[in-house]
Amino acid sequence: MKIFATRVIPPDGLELLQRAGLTVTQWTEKRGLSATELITHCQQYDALLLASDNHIDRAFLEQCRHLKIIALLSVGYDKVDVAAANELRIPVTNTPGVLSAATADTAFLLMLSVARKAFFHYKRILRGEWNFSEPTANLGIDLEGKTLGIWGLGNIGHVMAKRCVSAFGMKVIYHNRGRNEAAEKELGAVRVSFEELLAQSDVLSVHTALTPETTGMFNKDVFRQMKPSAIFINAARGAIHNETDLIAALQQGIIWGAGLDVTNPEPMQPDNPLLDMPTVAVLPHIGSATVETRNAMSVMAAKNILAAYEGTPLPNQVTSL
Ligand SMILES: NC(=O)C1=CN([C@@H]2O[C@H](COP(=O)(O)OP(=O)(O)OC[C@H]3O[C@@H](n4cnc5c(N)ncnc54)[C@H](O)[C@@H]3O)[C@@H](O)[C@H]2O)C=CC1
Ligand SMILES: O=C(O)C(=O)CO
Repeated sequence: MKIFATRVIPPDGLELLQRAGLTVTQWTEKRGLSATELITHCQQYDALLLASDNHIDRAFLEQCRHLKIIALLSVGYDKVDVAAANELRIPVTNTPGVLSAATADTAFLLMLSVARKAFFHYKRILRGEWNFSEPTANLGIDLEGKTLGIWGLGNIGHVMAKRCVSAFGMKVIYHNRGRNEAAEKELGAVRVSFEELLAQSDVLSVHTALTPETTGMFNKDVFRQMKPSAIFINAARGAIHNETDLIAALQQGIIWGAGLDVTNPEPMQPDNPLLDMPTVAVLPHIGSATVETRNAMSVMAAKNILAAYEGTPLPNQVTSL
């Protein structure tokens, strides 16, 4: 089996594939592949290991219907037309669970950075402005005992809630498609309506998948239902928030702060007004970017490819949104 990887793959997963005698060709150029280039490459391979943000749409799938597997190096699979892949019988797999802690840590990092205006203060040092301090200037806010609202209490949301309870004794409320009884029992999390989540959260952290239902959900009408003191965190997908509305909500004091690991669009341009706001922290989609986690993700993707090679059931096949 010949595998094409759209990026350089973390060593653990790569070794697993190579030890099994499979050939892996990695795209090593410091630029992404265009849609046409991806099709041209995939036509020469049996399996695709997708570690880039290329869209796997119907046009791609129809021209690459020979693929034995499309193994994603991500848990999110919003960039794949899963219905078309099912129809064309091309299996798609993802990497759930192994990246939950690292991604929740990123959301936690953003929350604390916004609360203490950390990115803003760092930029003050860079600008040579660390010369005079006032007891009332540029203050942050405490998180101790505040209410954390989680929208999408699945794997990552659960770890984020756990971190916030143990670090700050935060009260957890959540809105999810179904109940999360484990989190209710372990953390005293309380399931509320979406409207209650907006009205009661001091920090509102988004952890749903990007679906037609969640796309653009955080818009001006929704921000208006949040507390003026609230912090909005998005470490899920940028398209879940409307960035123009978010900028306006922050400029007008409708909400207090925002922490983003994902932006809309990506990459964020350096002149984006969010980057100059004291109560905003932005990271370039590094949720799962630790050595350990990326290796674990690569092993999971490799095991899915090996299963496709051996004709055994795929451990992490996705079939619907
Ligand atoms: N920033 C980053 O680098 C990363 C971002 N992600 C994003 O985080 C997302 C979540 O990942 P996991 O926690 O592993 O997934 P998960 O499937 O365990 O959790 C998602 C939760 O959202 C809920 N949900 C979905 N649609 C909903 C809706 N309309 N209303 C309320 N609840 C809804 C689901 O019921 C589920 O409990 C991924 O889909 C991905 O897009 C994941 C990893 C890294
Ligand atoms: O896994 C995902 O969905 C990511 O966004 C990157 O790890």
